[in-house]
Amino acid sequence: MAEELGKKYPRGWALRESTLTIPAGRVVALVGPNGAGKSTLMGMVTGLLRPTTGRIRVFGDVPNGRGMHPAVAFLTQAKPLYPQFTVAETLKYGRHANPGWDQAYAEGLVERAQVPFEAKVGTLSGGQRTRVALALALGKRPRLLVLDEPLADLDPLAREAVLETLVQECRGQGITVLLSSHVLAELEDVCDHLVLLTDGRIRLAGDVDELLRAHAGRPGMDRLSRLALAYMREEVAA
Ligand SMILES: Nc1ncnc2c1ncn2[C@@H]1O[C@H](COP(=O)(O)OP(=O)(O)OP(=O)(O)O)[C@@H](O)[C@H]1O
Repeated sequence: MAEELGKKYPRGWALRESTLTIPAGRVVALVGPNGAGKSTLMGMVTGLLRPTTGRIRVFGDVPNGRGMHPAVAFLTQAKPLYPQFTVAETLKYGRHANPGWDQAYAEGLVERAQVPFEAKVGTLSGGQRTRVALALALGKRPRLLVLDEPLADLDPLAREAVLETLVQECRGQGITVLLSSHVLAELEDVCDHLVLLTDGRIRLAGDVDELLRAHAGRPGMDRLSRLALAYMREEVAA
């Protein structure tokens, strides 16, 4: 839950007066043009960035901008895994770093992705690395999983596989997901709530079904991807 949330960098405001609620147990798409403030918002949700203005609460706590909330897992495109660690060592690190770690579950995810435990992370393909990063994030048994363009470097087959695992696991366990991506069509299949940012402000937020209903009959707005694109192009009057 964020109220009047804002973040100012030396160059200016990255996010302004943003009030929103991420509904629990849902898969929420966070979209917007480059520089709209998506990563900044995610940084404050995960507790890694301190807000300049406003308040944010995550599971009743106020993140202090100094470290990740224990119930939150964060996965970015960069996937900062140690390249010289093997997959098994990476999971061992996960066990070490997270009190609620579920080793059997994390190993199961890696096995299902057919990634060899003895392989060094630096030798894995982008898709395999993402599966290991996802196992590391889910092994923590988070209540909220924040994903900042985690699929950006994957081929369409790998994207599909990762998204499928993600949605299956998160829906099955009631994990709330906040997922940013520029591939709007892909989000259509997996997300049931949308938050759209433009120029550091929340331009549109709501359940996908309700948003589509509210825009029914308007040309080119019969799908989430086209609706979002119209808002991103500022074709829709404020
Ligand atoms: N550490 C930083 N220092 C200064 N300015 C920053 C910093 N991080 C982001 N910004 C600026 O804040 C604004 C929002 O950036 P942010 O990365 O949140 O956008 P984004 O929506 O995630 O963009 P993209 O889709 O390109 O990843 C941009 O103008 C960016 O240049």
